Formats: sequence, structure tokens, C-alpha cells
Amino acid sequence: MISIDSLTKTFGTVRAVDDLTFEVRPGVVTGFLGPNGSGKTTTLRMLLGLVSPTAGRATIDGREYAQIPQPARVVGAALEAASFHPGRTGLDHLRVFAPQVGVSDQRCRELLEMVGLADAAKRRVGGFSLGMRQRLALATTLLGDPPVLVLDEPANGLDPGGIRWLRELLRHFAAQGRTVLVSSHVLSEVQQTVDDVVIISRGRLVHASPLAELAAQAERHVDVVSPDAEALKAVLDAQRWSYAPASHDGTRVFRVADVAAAQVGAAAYAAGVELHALTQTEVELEDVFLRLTGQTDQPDAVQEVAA
Ligand SMILES: Nc1ncnc2c1ncn2[C@@H]1O[C@H](COP(=O)(O)OP(=O)(O)OP(=O)(O)O)[C@@H](O)[C@H]1O
Repeated sequence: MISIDSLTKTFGTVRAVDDLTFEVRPGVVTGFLGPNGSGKTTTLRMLLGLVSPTAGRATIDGREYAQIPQPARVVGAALEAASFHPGRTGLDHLRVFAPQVGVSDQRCRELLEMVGLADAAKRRVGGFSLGMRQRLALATTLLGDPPVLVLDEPANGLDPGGIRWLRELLRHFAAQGRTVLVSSHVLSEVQQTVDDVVIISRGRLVHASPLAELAAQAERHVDVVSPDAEALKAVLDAQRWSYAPASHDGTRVFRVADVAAAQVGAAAYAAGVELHALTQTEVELEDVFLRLTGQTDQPDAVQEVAA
């Protein structure tokens, strides 16, 4: 279990992480999401003991990183794919870390195989593509077979096939009961990978829940306008649809949740109720994410008004 408890980090006047609290449970993949500069990397760096918090604590199974005796056996972390010696081969890169972690040469070869780099074992890292570097970084984090994985933007630079491969690998690790925390600034990139989401904006927590709960906020709805509001309400009530009165450009409308426009149209037609507008709205999960993180300045077109 990863536990982030009232964590704060300031750099001069910049509050990079601001009283952040959340937990990451084992056995699932958790997406750590937020726009650029929202404080994800700083949080992960504090978790890994690379930056000291201004206030609060970050722990893994109750211990701060610095207190863990053999940290590479407990947590595998990939913060950036850039720190490779360009002259070393992929295999040699792993061999440098192997003694520190206490694993064999054979384990290095197995890991290159697991991340799809077996053919590139003897090639110099300087000639690796960004995606290949990401794979090598992942192999490095897995050397000690750690039960906790912390990966900062691991999908960066991967092609669609690589993203699918990463997704399956991370899901496999979670299914083994490991704790998997993956950061990203794009929800859609990890949407099919994660079970839980922790969303931050400007260093603060804005949402933490299973993905399904966030997805529930992205349900479709239909806006419907009739000159006979009472008759329309009777139709909506008869169908037991959930709806709320709203206003759009000064016109009174009803917003009906989780139905298709065709269903509303058909029900009104069958009841002989005149309609003047019928609009289907699909809210994408990414839109919910953008709204939560204040990345959209488009006001919601429909405001609630009194019934
Ligand atoms: N060492 C530092 N010194 C000064 N400011 C820093 C330092 N590290 C991070 N910051 C600032 O803290 C804020 C959060 O940065 P951080 O890298 O944690 O965000 P992020 O969510 O990881 O962003 P990205 O998605 O772009 O990687 C930013 O305003 C950044 O400029």
C-alpha cells in the first residue's frame, strides 16, 4: 500500500504539491493523473525519497523510502527514460544495476526478453528509440521483482502496439497482487489500463475513486424542449426517466439522463406531445477529466433553473 499523507512541497513561491492525501491499493492499476505541472513528478519524487517534503509523509507499507532496507526489492520506479549511458548496450545497462539489486546475469537477459528487447541486447542505448528506452527503463524497475511499481508517464514514446503491450503487462502485475501506480497527463492514454484514478490539479487532489465512478459522471443525456412542459413532464415521469429542468439560451428545456434522443422522441410522439428541440449529448470521459482539472474554460451551456 502506498500512502500519501498531507504531502506538501514548495519551491520558493511555487506550491508544487499542496496538502495532498490519497492511498494506492495493491492488486489494481492506479492512474495518477493531472495536467502538465500539476505536481505528479514532484509527488513521485517525494515518494521515492529523491525530494524531501516541506510537510507531510509519503510511505510504502508504512515506511518512508529511506527506511526500506532493500528498496529495489520493494519498489521499482521509472521516473524518466533519459538517464542512460549512450555507449552501453541494453544488456550492460541492466548489468550495472544487477549487483546493487542482487540479481544474476540470467535475470537481466530474462527481463530484456520480457520487455521485448531481446534482439537489441547487444545494441548501444544511444541508438535506441524513445519507446525502446521506455522498455529498458521498465526492465530496470523490474530487476528486483518488486511488489510495488511506480512509473512516470510510461506510455510516452510507445507506439499503439507498445501501449497495448504495456497495458497487458501492468494488468498482469496487478493481477499478481502488486501495487501499480502509473502517472499520465492524458486520461485517455491510461483509461483502458487503470482500475482506480487519482486526479490532481495545481498540486491538490481533485478526485480519487475507481474509474467506474468517474465514468458515471460521463453519462449521456438528452436536452428536450416542448411548448407544453406539463405534458412533457408527464411523458418523462411515465418512462421513469431521471430529468431536471434547465435553461438553454433562455429557453426552458428538460435534461434527461442516460437515454438516447430516439427514445425520448418516440415516447413524446406516442403521447402526442409536440417537441421543438431534441439534442443528444455524449460527455467523453476525457471531458470530465478536463473539467475537474480546470483545463476547459468553456462554461457549461446549460444552467439549472428553478422548476
Ligand atoms: N526543482 C524544482 N524547482 C523549482 N520548481 C520546481 C521544481 N520541480 C518542479 N517544480 C515546479 O513544480 C510544479 C510541479 O511540477 P511537476 O514536475 O511535479 O509536475 P508534473 O505534474 O509532473 O508535470 P508534467 O506532466 O509536465 O511532468 C511546476 O510548477 C514545476 O515548475
